[in-house]
Amino acid sequence: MKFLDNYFKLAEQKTNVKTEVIAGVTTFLTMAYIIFVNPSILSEAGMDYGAVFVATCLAAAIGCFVMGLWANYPIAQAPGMGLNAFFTYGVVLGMGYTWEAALGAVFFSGLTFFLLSIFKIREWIINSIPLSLRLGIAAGIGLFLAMIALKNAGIVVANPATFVALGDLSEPAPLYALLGFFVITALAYLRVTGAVMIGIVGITVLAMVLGHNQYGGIMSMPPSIAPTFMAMDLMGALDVAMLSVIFAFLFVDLFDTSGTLVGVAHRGKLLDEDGKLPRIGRAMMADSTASMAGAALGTSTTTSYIESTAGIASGGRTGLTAVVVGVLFLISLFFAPLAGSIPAYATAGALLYVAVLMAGSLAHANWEDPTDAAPVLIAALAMPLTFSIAEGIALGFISYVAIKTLSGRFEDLNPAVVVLALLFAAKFLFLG
Ligand SMILES: Nc1ncnc2[nH]cnc12
Repeated sequence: MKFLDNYFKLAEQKTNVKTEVIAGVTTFLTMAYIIFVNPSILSEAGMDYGAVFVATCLAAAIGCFVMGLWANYPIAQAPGMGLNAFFTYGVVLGMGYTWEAALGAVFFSGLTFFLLSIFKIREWIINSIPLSLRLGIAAGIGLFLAMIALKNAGIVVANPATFVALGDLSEPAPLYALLGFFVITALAYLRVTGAVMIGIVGITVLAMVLGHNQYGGIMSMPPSIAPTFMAMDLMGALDVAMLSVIFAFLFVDLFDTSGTLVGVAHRGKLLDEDGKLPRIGRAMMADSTASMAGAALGTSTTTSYIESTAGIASGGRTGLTAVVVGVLFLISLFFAPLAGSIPAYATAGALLYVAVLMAGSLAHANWEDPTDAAPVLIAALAMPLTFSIAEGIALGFISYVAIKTLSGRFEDLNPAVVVLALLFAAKFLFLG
């Protein structure tokens, strides 16, 4: 105990081992859905479900350990929602790359992120991106997740006349998804720990009882990771056409991580007198190390989780909280049959709820000033409608620079944002 106290500086942070362990369990329960959701999304790209399950648990554990032991923050990590959807629907199913090449791109984007963190270029990039774009992008990722959830559950379906339409709500799948979403939201409001987990498992069990889903067991030895372990295609990812994919992964991760770290740190009062996160470089290195390791194991980009605020709210202040989450992810390796029995409509409610959390950033946009509000709307709306986070980011940058320029608001522009907007515009005009 004395060792833990010294290593994590528990007394200095006015916390103790018991509080940190409770915080770790709380955070884990709010984010454990990723153990089921990540394999279900990545297996649509052709990856082996069991191997991705193992890779997800291991990548999350590595990220949590590095964050806890090296950066000493109570911030947990796991393969990020949004990033996994971009991997499957954007890069593999949309652009037609193999999942092995996509893993290679995840590895290189992690490596670039790591280098940017060492050389402090990261701060420059983050500070150059206008707040309205950051808000629009965060909200758009949420809307993109919502669109995936609605489509997977059959609540929204394709329609040749109107593009989209309401699905058949007398079918079991949309009904289960909606019920799960209502229950999760109500439990979250009532501050029940593990609301998302309870919703997913509750719907799964209900569907089994009503004969719509089969019981596949709860515990077993971990499945084999062989189908995805070191399967990443690094040479394939070095293809010139793949550069934009690496760049897109890097960009999405950079926005996601910086937004999450600032949000979590703000709520956890981890910021110093200047409003800065003192060890942000180390926190970002935890993200990027785990992303590289995750790519080698077989999962899309690992990132800091916004759900860490749940553990922080229950008193977690140090890296010990993150280490506890990491240990719980390792224990989860033995729960593969439970994960495999969870149907897509049971996770759809959870996705919709994460979308609600992420769309919350819209509230902070400056809606009085149309030159700020319009790019927020374009970035956010383009993600679900083009089914791509990367296109949403690009359209957000282009509209921001075009609108500010035409309005004569040159003081809101900076070289980084203008160069990026021009690059995105050139890509659309010349490469389609
Ligand atoms: N991409 C992401 N960023 C932050 N928190 C998350 N929780 C789930 N996915 C996340």
